[in-house]
Amino acid sequence: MTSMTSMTRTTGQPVIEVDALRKSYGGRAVVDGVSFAVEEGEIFGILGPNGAGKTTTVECVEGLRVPDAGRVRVTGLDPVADHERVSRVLGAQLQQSELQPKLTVREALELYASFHPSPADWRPLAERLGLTQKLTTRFARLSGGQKQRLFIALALIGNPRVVVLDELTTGLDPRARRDTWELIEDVRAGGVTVLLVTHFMEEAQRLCDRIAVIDKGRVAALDTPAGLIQRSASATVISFTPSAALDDAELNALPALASVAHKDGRITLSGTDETVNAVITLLARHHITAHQLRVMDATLDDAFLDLTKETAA
Ligand SMILES: Nc1ncnc2c1ncn2[C@@H]1O[C@H](COP(=O)(O)OP(=O)(O)OP(=O)(O)O)[C@@H](O)[C@H]1O
Repeated sequence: MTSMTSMTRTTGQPVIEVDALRKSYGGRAVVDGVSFAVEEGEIFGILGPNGAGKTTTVECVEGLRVPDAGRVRVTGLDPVADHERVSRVLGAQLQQSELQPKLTVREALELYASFHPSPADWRPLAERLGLTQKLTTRFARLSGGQKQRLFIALALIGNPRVVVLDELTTGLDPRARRDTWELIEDVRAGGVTVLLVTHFMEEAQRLCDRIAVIDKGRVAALDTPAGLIQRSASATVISFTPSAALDDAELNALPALASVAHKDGRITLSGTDETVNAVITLLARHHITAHQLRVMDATLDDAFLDLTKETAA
């Protein structure tokens, strides 16, 4: 088995392959032809609205659900047929309810280490995750951030090549969330591939090398965070308060314009760099000054809303 420290970074070799995956509940397809591949050493994000099929997809990767159709492979193994071998290379994050509230941190680490044929030494793992001072604390008495750190430790205890983290930072305060992000980056720096399900755009943008946006059981887009933002119809936003009124018809005729909004005398336009250049030319032509001019890149939030627009409608 490969240890966390001896792994290499991205090799281009898929660690997880999901091909045309389908899963229905009661005749309703909740995963409807999902395909993606996660390369070794990546932090790969799965992002999508509530009920999009994210958890069902990762549960098929973990071998916890049997696909109706399609192919899933983890390091070339079938997570259902080869469940035992897959559980040696894949570390899954536990759900809160799966851990006895009275177990101490140390007991939990020892217990979960005993489930694996060649576990990591839990002491340095606990040290790395800042749990050394909490070894005798019962699970129920840990803070949200400490519980999440313990879940990461338990997911790593079998020396996995890949970890699946589902909504890891939900319910954490901003400080604990940022600490958890650093830990996830550390885990990847140790050579472990990370499959991350998240609701948080900032988290996906900051951590993920690539993101599959899943919407209504399908992959709506798969790209780097920057690539997803670029695809968005409104990659750039410009806002200003004009010194004199501007003609709506002229604004609406701007090239590559995605939207125009007026509020309290302020105009906000979204579009591309071409839109920004054209509006500046327009203002100059009319000798209008743009007060408090701001030009901003769209965020992953904007791209996500664009990509999943139909669902919200
Ligand atoms: N065991 C089940 N039986 C019936 N329906 C289910 C089952 N598990 C999930 N579903 C339904 O399947 C759909 C997809 O659920 P899933 O948990 O995969 O979505 P998700 O994208 O992870 O959502 P969320 O972000 O809300 O956790 C939802 O409508 C959910 O209610």
